[in-house]
Amino acid sequence: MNKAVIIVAAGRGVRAGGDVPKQWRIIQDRTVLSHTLERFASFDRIVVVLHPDDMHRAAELEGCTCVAGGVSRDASVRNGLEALATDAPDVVLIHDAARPLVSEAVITRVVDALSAHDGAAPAVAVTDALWVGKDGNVDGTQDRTNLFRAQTPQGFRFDKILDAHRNYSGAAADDVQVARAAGLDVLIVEGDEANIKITGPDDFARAERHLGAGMDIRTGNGYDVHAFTEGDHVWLCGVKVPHTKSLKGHSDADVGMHAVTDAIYGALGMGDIGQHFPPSDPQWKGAASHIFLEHACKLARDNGFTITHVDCTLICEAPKVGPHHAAMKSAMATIMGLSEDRVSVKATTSEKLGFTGREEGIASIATATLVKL
Ligand SMILES: Nc1ccn([C@@H]2O[C@H](COP(=O)(O)OP(=O)(O)OP(=O)(O)O)[C@@H](O)[C@H]2O)c(=O)n1
Ligand SMILES: C[C@](O)(CO)[C@H](O)COP(=O)(O)O
Repeated sequence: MNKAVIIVAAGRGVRAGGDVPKQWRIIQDRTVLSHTLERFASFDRIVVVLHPDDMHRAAELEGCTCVAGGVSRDASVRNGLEALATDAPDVVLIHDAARPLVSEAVITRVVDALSAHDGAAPAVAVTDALWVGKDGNVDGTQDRTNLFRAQTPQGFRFDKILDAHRNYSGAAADDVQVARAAGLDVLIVEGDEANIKITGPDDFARAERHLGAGMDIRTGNGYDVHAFTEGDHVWLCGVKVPHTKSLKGHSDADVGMHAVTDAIYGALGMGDIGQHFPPSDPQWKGAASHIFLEHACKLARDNGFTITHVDCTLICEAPKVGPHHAAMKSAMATIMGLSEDRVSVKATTSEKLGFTGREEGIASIATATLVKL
């Protein structure tokens, strides 16, 4: 059986957002489209339908015939079919570029079914209850018997689907709708829950997980020192601790919070406090250190990481940290948006050795653990 595949990639991916349409976004070091094409590597003829603005990228798609798409998905499919018409294959599969996780098993089921049917398409049965909503409330329920969620690739005898598209007018959700309008029989074959269509922003992370990115677990460390100066208190891990001296620094000199902040930047591989908040910049003079820590936490979140744990050790002979330990844990947890059991603050002396032993300053080391699922 002579088979071809049409990959429709001419949409703009408005719902997915981002700087470039979703099929051009990079996941696992390659574009979504490249992952999708890889799934059809065994096909001799591959037509990729691109948006007219993207035709210059055709050179990236080695071995594919590229044609310009239309204003709707069905118009794009039609252009793809016409590109194959002069040397018609026996069957054609039509697949969304936005479904990079389609398995070989699903593709095979569709192809195999075409020896006995005009068309075949994968789907998964609806297993959740279905509601009818009105103004944000449940207004009714919908029987889910015989309801399926349609996927692609949708496969057809080529001459029949070409005719069907040529004679179809109006919008179509998919090619099965076009085929059925022409009276073709379409077999439902078993789909795959993993065969998601990247539609919204969260779908990229889902696709990456399926593509085997696995869990990204990072550990970062931070170290900081501040010298004592005259004063009557020190800031340690977000708590004002009365003392016979203060800590010298451009900001409030919260040495513990600085070490934790640097540990988070370290885990992200994104520099350190000095880089993000240069001491040469007067706006950070006397700044409360929670600004730095909040910035590091936001950077972690923006890059898809969850901070799962931080551990901070303060190294000093005095002041005594013990009485303030609970308040420090609580302050740090609040600033980072973590539960207290994910924050550790502890202290040690250096047995009167070195600069901390001579009470010339306070040192702090910290570790942060970040996870991206
Ligand atoms: N005029 C169009 C519209 C869509 N598609 C393709 O059809 C597939 C499924 O469509 P959808 O997920 O709706 O993609 P977009 O139209 O890009 O998304 P959005 O509606 O969010 O803009 C995608 O691979 C998309 O590139 C296409 O080739 N031509
Ligand atoms: C063709 C399709 O993928 C079947 O599920 C889907 O209908 C296309 O996506 P859209 O979001 O409806 O445009």
